[in-house]
Amino acid sequence: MKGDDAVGAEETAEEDYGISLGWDSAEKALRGASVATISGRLPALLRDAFALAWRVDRPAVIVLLVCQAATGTLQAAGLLATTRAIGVLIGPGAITVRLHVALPALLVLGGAGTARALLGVTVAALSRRVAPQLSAEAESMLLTATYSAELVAFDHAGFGDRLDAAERGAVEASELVSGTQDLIAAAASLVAASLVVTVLHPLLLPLLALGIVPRWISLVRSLHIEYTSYQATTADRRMMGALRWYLTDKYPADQIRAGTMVGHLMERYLHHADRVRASERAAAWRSAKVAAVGSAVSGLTTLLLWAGLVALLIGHQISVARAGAAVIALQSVSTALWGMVVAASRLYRTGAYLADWRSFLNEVGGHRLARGSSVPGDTQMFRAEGVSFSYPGSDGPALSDVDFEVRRGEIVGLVGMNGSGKTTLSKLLSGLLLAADGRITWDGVDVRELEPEALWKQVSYVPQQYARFPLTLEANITLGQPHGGTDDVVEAARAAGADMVIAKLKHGLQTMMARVFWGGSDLSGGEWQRVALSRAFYRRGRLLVMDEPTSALDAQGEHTIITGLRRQSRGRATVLVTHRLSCLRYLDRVVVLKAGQVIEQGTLDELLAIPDGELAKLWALQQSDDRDPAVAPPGERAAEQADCGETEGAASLTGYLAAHPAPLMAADALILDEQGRVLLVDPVYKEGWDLPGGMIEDEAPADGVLRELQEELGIAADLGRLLTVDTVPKDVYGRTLLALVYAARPKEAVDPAALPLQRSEVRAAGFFPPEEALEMVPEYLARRLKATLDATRGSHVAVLTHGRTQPASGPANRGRPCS
Ligand SMILES: Nc1ncnc2c1ncn2[C@@H]1O[C@H](COP(=O)(O)OP(=O)(O)OP(=O)(O)O)[C@@H](O)[C@H]1O
Repeated sequence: MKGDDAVGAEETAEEDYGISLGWDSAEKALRGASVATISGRLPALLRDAFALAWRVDRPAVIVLLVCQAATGTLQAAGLLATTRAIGVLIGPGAITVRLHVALPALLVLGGAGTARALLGVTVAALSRRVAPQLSAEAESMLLTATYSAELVAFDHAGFGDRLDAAERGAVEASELVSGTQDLIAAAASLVAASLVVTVLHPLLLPLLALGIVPRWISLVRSLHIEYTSYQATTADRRMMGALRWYLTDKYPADQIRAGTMVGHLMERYLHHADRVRASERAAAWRSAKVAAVGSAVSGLTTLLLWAGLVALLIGHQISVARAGAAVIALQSVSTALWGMVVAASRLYRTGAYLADWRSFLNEVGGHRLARGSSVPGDTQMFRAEGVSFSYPGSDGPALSDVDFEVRRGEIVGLVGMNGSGKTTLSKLLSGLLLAADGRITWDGVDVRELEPEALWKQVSYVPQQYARFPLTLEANITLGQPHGGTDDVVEAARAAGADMVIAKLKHGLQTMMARVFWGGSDLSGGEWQRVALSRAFYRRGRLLVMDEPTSALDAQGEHTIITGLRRQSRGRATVLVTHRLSCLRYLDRVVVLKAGQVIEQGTLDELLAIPDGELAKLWALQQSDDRDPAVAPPGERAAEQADCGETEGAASLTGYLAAHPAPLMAADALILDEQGRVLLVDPVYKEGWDLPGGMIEDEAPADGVLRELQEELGIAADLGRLLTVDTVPKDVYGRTLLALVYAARPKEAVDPAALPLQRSEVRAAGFFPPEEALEMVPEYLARRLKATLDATRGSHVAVLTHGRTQPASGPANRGRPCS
């Protein structure tokens, strides 16, 4: 076939992209189709068809087989009766006598015909019953096999292509019934008619077969041409399918329009469509030529058959009556034989697609989850021990000899450049991937020995690409596994900042989350990310893995997540993969990956103190537009701290904040004493707020702060003069001023340089007389601040501006700014 238009198209399509777009094995099998291969494969195919049908509808299969056997027998009886009746009717004697003699045969003929018709109706009804069941069963076996496979199966090259081919095989499975029925029916007719013909004269059958063979060959050739053409344009059709998706799906629709890409994509689509059409036209022409040759040869061999029959008559080898009966029997044989050829070819084609289905099941079978059956307990420690992992077909390892651990109650950050292995390590730790070398253990037990469902029940996983299930919003959060009541769902959504999503949807939690369905809704990227986070918070797995969980969130959303992290992590081991290094302040430990290896780990301060350390470099890079002492590399930072004259008091505050970041995260205001010690942290978000020593149930945050200041820090200063600020509206986050109030002492007693400028968010700081400070802070804070200042009669107030906001009014840079 080389040199055909079709094959030419195939080569060009592959060349277009410089990659193999893949052929499925059905197409390969069809390409090699010949009379011999078709015949050779038939028994196995019939066996497959029978096994599948037996699985789905045993009674129907039994009745079908009985019907087929009865149909064949009736056909043989009918044919024998026909020859007998014809022999008698065209023989010598009076017509009444002949009719009388032929009557029994005629009655058998009529009875057999009627019974066959009735059986035909039964067979058709049963076939219609079994056929869809076959496809449904094949489809269900495919789904079961796919979700029972290890995750890594999806990373094998061409997995998607083979899945497509297998799905087509599953659809084609319904054809098995009609194909097999046709084949069995034709075979039964053939046997019956052949018996009759052989009885009439043994020479007639080989003569007839001679006439059929050329037609069979031409049919198989035509199929072969059709398949080859189909196969040759596989790459084109696959690319057309992909382009069709891009041109019609919602997700790329905006990019295609904004990028004015429609013209280019349509041009590509038409280019491939033209090639498919050209290939089909060429195949149709060649097929017609083959069919014409086949028919011509068959015509000649039919002539031969008639010549043979005449020769038998002339040679008195056969009587005229028998010759007449033979003509009818030969017609039956011919029809049956041709029916068999067509049915066998069709069945072969179906079988080829089905082979894709079977080979996919086998392939997935090779990756079937085959792990242990131990059920993990209340796991405390999740560990990677010398773990290496390579994705199938990739050139190098994604992880090499990695040691890592995270225990319950701990929040560990995973950082590193793109492709350094963070996601891979989180998937290994969650038991989604299995290590090639080394092992992942949960409380010392290798995850391979743990029962996968039980293991994943302990995992709350927020991947980078979160699924948008076409289910209700509630099911999208509960993942279809509700526990507790709706309040738990709402609580999880609130913790993830998704409560506003529920509120804005017309049907709230019951809203169908898919625009494609009538009445469904869709969300923005960030809103979907909030939903994905709600899932993890609702699930309350022992291991909480969040892979870039705030990448799509606004500042408010990110604040909610990060401030709520400690609370969400309570009782869990938490791994946070992030490129937002500012988040690392709120974690217990940081692990830095580079090219699949752990190169640094420790607390943030420890890692930032490593001269030329990877994290220090990333930190400096990320903060290069934010040159305050807090974000400068370690050396620079030290110099700036010295420049700012860090005092004992500030150092103690710095230490406190580093050790206990949670209160500060939730704070909009701090009150310090003259040594820079924390007197009050004002909580902003009560529900997402935590204390380093833990909150006591039902304890008001402000009370918790007072208790903790006394218990943890031993501060027993005049707590009665502390400033307290109620929960503020969440939207103030972006413009909030962080006020540090030196409320109790005159200005001379404190040094502005002692301010604890540990936070990158702090942009400017200074000491101001109370009246100026009051102008600078938001109104909600000013009221409280005034009351405190009145009570304390402090002479100056230290004000730090937060985030990207400079003080809106007032002498922002008076005093000694440290940024
Ligand atoms: N499905 C895959 N098949 C082949 N290689 C992969 C696959 N997924 C990841 N890799 C490779 O494995 C390495 C680690 O990838 P991984 O996704 O773990 O990195 P990452 O640190 O999470 O990156 P990012 O910051 O971009 O999310 C990379 O070299 C990547 O190209």
